[in-house]
Amino acid sequence: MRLWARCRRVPRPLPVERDAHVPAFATRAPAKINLTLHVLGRRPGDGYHALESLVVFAGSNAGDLLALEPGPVLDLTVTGPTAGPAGPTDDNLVMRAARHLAAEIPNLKVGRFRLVKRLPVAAGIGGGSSDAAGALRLLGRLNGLSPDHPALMAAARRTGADVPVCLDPRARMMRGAGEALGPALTLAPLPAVLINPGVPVETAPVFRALGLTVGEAHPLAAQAHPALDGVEERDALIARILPARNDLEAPALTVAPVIGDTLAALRDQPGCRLARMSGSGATVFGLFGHRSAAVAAARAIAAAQAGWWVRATLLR
Ligand SMILES: C[C@@](CO)(OP(=O)(O)O)[C@H](O)COP(=O)(O)OP(=O)(O)OC[C@H]1O[C@@H](n2ccc(N)nc2=O)[C@H](O)[C@@H]1O
Ligand SMILES: Nc1ncnc2c1ncn2[C@@H]1O[C@H](COP(=O)(O)OP(=O)(O)O)[C@@H](O)[C@H]1O
Repeated sequence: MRLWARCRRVPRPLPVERDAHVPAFATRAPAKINLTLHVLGRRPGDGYHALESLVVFAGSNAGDLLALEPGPVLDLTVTGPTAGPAGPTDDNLVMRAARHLAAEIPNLKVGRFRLVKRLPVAAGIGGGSSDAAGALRLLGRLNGLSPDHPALMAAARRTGADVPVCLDPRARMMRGAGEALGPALTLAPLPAVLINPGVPVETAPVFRALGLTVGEAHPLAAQAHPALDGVEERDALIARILPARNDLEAPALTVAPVIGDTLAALRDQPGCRLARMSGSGATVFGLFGHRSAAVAAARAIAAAQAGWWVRATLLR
């Protein structure tokens, strides 16, 4: 008994990366992290903002899980620690993506989705977008569509700006309003700590807080994004993205000042090389030179801030 009691006192190690077995019609929906996010301006037409962003994805301990049971009816059940109160799921991005694909593919085979929400919602890490992209991958597999079938990308674009980049969740440059994707990049995996302070931040108000009129360029648009071709070594990659920015950080801070506390908590940690917000927030990421430093930092921050969502993971 004593041995078991002693074991229970040992804090469970924070998983940096755990490749849980994922069955056939199931997929992980990893968190999407913008290591950089330059706003070039607000484009005419739809009024969306033109971006230039290096997008990477988190490891298996920082993502939602989605499974599809083939059947006659399109349905969705949502469980998990960040699922929120039970309610109708018709507006869920998983269902919206499925309906957009059904409009592209006659007699689309469907079924019941089971979504396990583990990512914070409205968090700047594309949780809903990644779920929607996962739904398109599973429906594509069920209907024998190749992963690069144009109907999948068409449905992704109609579902949301961040869904296309999540369809094939690998590191790449994202431009336009998310519809212009560069080739997958082979980057060194980056040990990181993700923090969300538990304050949902909707995307639209943050873009609005930039205060750009339609057709207006962002004041920093002339500062080119660092080139990333062939940067595969960890320290060189961090050095390359250090001078880049997230132009949504300042406006997001006006919407959720607590983001400043999460950035400070990361910068106080030994070995933190860079701390920056992802997307439109409130989630922030810290980059570390070694996994052990990231795990130690995540453990220290989680112990000090019980209400924060904290994960040590690998970004790639
Ligand atoms: C900011 C980014 C960066 O990757 O990520 P998140 O913070 O959402 O994770 C994305 O561009 C967000 O994509 P997503 O969250 O799908 O945006 P949507 O739902 O399509 O758009 C929500 C609202 O944000 C504004 N919006 C979004 C994208 C963009 N490039 N310009 C915009 O102005 C528009 O007002 C739009 O109506
Ligand atoms: N499967 C989903 N997961 C999370 N949010 C969802 C989902 N479906 C719809 N939403 C809605 O989308 C918005 C947040 O999407 P999400 O991708 O989590 O934000 P972000 O891109 O900022 O991380 C919220 O308004 C939320 O209610």
